[in-house]
Amino acid sequence: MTTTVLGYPRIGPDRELKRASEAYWRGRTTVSELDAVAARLRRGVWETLRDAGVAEIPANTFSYYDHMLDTAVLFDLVPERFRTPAFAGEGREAELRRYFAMARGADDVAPLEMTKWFDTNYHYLVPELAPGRRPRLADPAKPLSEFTQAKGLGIRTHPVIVGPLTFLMLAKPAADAPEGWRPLDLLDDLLGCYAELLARLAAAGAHQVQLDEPILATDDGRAEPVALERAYTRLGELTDRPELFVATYFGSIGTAALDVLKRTGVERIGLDLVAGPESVDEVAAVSGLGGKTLVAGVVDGRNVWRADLPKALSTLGSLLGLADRVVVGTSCSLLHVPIDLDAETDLDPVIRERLAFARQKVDEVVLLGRALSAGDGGIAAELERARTSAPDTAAFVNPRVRARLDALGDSAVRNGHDRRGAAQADEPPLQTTTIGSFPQTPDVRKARADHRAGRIDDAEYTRRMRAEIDRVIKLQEDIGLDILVHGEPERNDMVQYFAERLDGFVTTQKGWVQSYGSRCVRPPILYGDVSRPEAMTVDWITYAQSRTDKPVKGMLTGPVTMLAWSFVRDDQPLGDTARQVALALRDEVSDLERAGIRHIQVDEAALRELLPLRAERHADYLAWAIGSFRLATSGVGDSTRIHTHMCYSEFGRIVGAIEQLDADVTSVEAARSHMELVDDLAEAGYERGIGPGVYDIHSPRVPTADEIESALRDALRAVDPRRLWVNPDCGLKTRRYEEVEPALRNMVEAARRVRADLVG
Ligand SMILES: Nc1nc2c(c(=O)[nH]1)N[C@@H](CNc1ccc(C(=O)N[C@@H](CCC(=O)N[C@@H](CCC(=O)N[C@@H](CCC(=O)O)C(=O)O)C(=O)O)C(=O)O)cc1)CN2
Ligand code: MET
Ligand SMILES: [Zn+2]
Repeated sequence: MTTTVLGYPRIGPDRELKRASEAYWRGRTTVSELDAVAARLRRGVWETLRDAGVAEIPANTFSYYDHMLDTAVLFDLVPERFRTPAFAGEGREAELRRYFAMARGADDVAPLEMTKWFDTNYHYLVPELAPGRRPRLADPAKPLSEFTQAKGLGIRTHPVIVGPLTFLMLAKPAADAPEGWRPLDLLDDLLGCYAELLARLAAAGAHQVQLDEPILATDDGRAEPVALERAYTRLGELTDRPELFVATYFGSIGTAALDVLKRTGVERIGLDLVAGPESVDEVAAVSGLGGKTLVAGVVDGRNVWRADLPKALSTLGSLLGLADRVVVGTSCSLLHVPIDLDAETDLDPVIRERLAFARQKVDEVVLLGRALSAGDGGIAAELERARTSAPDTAAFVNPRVRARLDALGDSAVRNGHDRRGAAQADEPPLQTTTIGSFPQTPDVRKARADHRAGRIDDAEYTRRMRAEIDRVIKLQEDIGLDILVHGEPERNDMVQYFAERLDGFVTTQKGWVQSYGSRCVRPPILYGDVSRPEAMTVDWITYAQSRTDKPVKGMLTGPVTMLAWSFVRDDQPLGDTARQVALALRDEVSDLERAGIRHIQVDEAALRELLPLRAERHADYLAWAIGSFRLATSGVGDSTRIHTHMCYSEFGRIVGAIEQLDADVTSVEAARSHMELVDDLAEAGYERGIGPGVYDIHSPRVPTADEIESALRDALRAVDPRRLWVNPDCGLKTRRYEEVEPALRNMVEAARRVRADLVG
C-alpha cells in the first residue's frame, strides 16, 4: 500500500517565505538570500514528508508567489508588457524582477489579474494568452530544478505541475486576442511543451509526474471531454516520459471524464472523496479504473477536523476492487490548512483533540496506508481512540440561540430596500467613500502585538487606537470624502476580529494559511453554536463618529464571509450555521443603529467565492446566503443605509442574487477587470446603488485622476449618477499611506470633475 499528499504548505512554519520575500521587495536582502530561504523551505517539506513515512513525495509544490504564475513562466507565456527593455536582462536577478512585476505590478506596468482559486480563499494570477504568443519551455525549468534539488538530498520526489486543461481554462484571452479566440485553442502547442518537459524530467530520473486538473470538477471542465481526451491521449502515448498521475480535486469529475481518462495511457487518477463522495459510485458506474492506480483522497485537505478513520477505511475498502491499486492520499493539496497543530499552545484541549493540521493529516494518510496493507489490526489502537473521542457535539449546543432562531418569523427577513428607498430618494450623485480599512501601519501592528503580549494595558491600547482613528478621520475630511470610515485599526483581520468576539469560534496563534503571495490569514475555527456575548464594534465606531460631522460607516463582516474564511463545523448544514452568525450580526447592526450610526456596511467579500463549482448546487447556496444576509441586515429603520462589499469580479452569474441581498449600496472589485461588471449589472436590470471599484488596491501603483475619471465615465454609460458610488475596489489595509493618500485625492478629484459635468 502506498501513500501520498497532493501538496504541502510552502510559506514555512514561521511564515519564513513572507518575511524573506517582503524583505527582498524592500531591497533589504539579495536574490541569493531569498533563494537560500526558498531552498531551505523546500527541503524542510520533503524531509517532513519523508520522515513521516509518506511513500510518494511531491516536488514543485513550492512557489515564490503562485503556482499558476509559475506555470505561465514555465511555458514562457509572459505578456508583452513584461518583455520591454525595462524587464530585459539575463540571470536570476532579472528573472525575479520580471516574475514579481507580473505578480505585483511595477511603476507603470499593471500586474496580472488576480482571482480566486476555485472556491478557496487562495488567489492565483490569471495568465493572459493570445494566438500570437506561442508557448516554449523555459530554461531552467522550475519543476526540473526542484526535482534535482530533492534528488541531490537523496529524496525521491515526483514533480507536481498544473495540468494543461486547468492551466488554459483558468487563463484569459489577452486584450489583443481576436474576438472568439479561446486560450484552449493553444492546447496542441502547449502539449508539445508538456511533452518536452516530461522527456527532460524522465531523463533526470523522475519516475512520476502529478498533473493537477481540478478544473474537471467544475461545469466548465466537464464540458470539455474532447479536449480532455486529446490532451491525455497525446501525453499518454509518449514513450519518453515518467508515469502520469492526473490529480483531480474540489469535487467529483463525473463518469464521462472517468471514461475518457480510462481510455488514455495515464497510469494514475486521483479523486477527491471528501468534496466529491459520489466519486465512489461514479468509479463503480464505469466498472472501475481497469489497470490503473486510484489515488483516493480520503483525508480532507480543506478543513481542520481529524479524519474519521473508520469511515475513511470503509471508503478505501469499497474502492479496492475498482482499480488495480489504491493509494491513500489527501483530498487536495494541504496548501489550504495551517501547518502544525503542535505549534498551538492555547487551544482548549477538548477542541484540540478534534483537530488535524497539515502535519497531522500527513500522519493520518500514513496510518490509513498501514491499515490498508496490514488490515485494521495495524491501527487498532488509533481506531479505538477515534471511537472513544468521537466528538460530543451536544456540549457545543446553545439552546438560547436555537430558540431565538426558531421564533423568528418572516418579518425578520422582509424586503428592506424598497421600504428604505423612498427615504433615500434624493441622494447626491457620485458619493465618495472607501471600503473600510486604512493602512495597517507598523505602529498599529505593534500596538496590537504589545497589547496581546501584555506590554501595554487596555487603556493605553485604546488610546493608541483612538489616536489612529483621529488621524484617519482627519485625513478623510481633508481629502474631501463624503462617507467616512474609522479605518479598522483595531482589527487583525476582518474575520478573525469577529471570531475572537463571538462564542462558538476559537482562533489560533500560528495557524497561518497563504491567501496570496506573501499575504496570509489565520482562519478561525467555528466549532459550536455561535452567539454574541457583547457588542463588538460599537465603541470604536461611535468614537469615530464623535470626531466628525460627516457620516461614519459602521463596518461588519457578513455571515457568508465569516464561514468562507473560517474552518467550519461539518455536523450541520452551512445554512444553519450561517443563520446563527447572522443573528449575532443582527444584534450588532441594531446596536450600531441605536448609537446613531446611519450607514452600516456588512461585507460579503466571499459571496461569489463560496458559490458551488457546479450550477446544480447554486440555488441551494444562494438561498441560504441571501437569507442570512437579510437576517443580519433587515432589522434597520428606513433612514439607515445598508452597504455591502464584495471582492472578486466575476459576478455575471449572480447579479440577481446581489439584488436580492437587498442592500442599498454594493461596492465591488472591478478595477482589475475593467468595469466588465457594470455591464453585467446593467444587463440584469440591477437598480440599487453600486460602487464599482475605480482602482486596484492590490498593486502599489497610484492611479491618476485621469484614469479614474475615465473609469467613472465608463460606468456612467450603464449606471444612473445617483446610483453610482465612487470607491477603491477593496480595503486599503495592505497599502501604505504614501500610496493611499495621493490615490484617494485623485479619486475625489476625478469624482469632482465628473460631477461638475453633470451639473453643467
Ligand atoms: N481572512 C481574510 N481573507 C481575505 C481577505 C481578508 O482581508 N481577510 N482579503 C482578501 C485578500 N486576502 C488577504 C489576506 C491577508 C491579508 C493580510 O494583510 N494579512 C496580513 C496578516 C493579517 C493579520 O492577521 N495580522 C495580525 C498579526 C500580524 C503579525 O504578523 N504579527 C506578528 C507579531 C506582531 C509583530 O510584532 O508584528 C506575528 O504573529 O508573528 C495583526 O496585525 O495583529 C499579512 O499577511 O501580513 C490581506 C488580504 C481575500 N481574502
Ligand atoms: C477583503 S474585503 C475588505 C473589506 C474590509 N471592510 C476592508 O476594508 O478591509
Ligand atoms: Zn474586498
